[in-house]
Amino acid sequence: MLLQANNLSCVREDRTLFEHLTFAVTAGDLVQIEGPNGVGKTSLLRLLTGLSQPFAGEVCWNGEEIRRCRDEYHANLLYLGHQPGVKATLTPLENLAFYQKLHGSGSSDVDLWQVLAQVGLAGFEDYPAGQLSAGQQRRVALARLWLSDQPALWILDEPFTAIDKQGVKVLERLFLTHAERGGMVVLTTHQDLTLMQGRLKTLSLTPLLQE
Ligand SMILES: Nc1ncnc2c1ncn2[C@@H]1O[C@H](COP(=O)(O)OP(=O)(O)OP(=O)(O)O)[C@@H](O)[C@H]1O
Repeated sequence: MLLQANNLSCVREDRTLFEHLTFAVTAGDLVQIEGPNGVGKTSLLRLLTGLSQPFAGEVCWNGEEIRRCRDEYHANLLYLGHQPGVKATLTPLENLAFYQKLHGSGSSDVDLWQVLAQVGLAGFEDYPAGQLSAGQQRRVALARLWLSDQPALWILDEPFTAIDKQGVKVLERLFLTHAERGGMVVLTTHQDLTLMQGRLKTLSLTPLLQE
């Protein structure tokens, strides 16, 4: 598995956020995109997922531009955006069952109660998700990562937002295990990560001086 950003440039509202950005992410890599607020981290993740198009350059999956291998790329990609993306009227269990169906057969024998216990939601399985705290809602979204049964690319925008210290450690351990199994994680965070520290590659975005 190989994700490549080749000579990427991103322009928003006539402002160049970054240009000539080239890097590769391969099996076992844990990559943190870092930089100050507004520098373009989310914009970069959206380019990597194919949700938006670069001003110049290309994103390739296993050597092929992602537009040309869209289905195969998306089958290998799990993207969690800024918002938790949890249905407020459904319970955590129902949300997770929905994701499971969406994923297809691969994760159908995963015990959803066990997954919810792993993300610290034991006892909250049957509450409407909209009545849970911000951190608990984020945990419902993150529970999807436990459904991913194959090495895959996880692109995660601020996954630790509203998550307590213990929860961050649980996630760090999950990311390390995922990488050991040959998976790849590209994430943004403003948090200092402890468990992943020695394993983490960082890509720093710096504000460009505008003409
Ligand atoms: N929907 C949008 N339409 C137009 N411009 C946008 C939009 N979203 C973001 N931008 C511009 O792109 C810039 C980069 O935004 P982005 O969300 O990628 O930054 P970020 O590095 O992820 O920031 P943060 O650390 O605050 O999450 C912003 O400063 C803003 O000027």
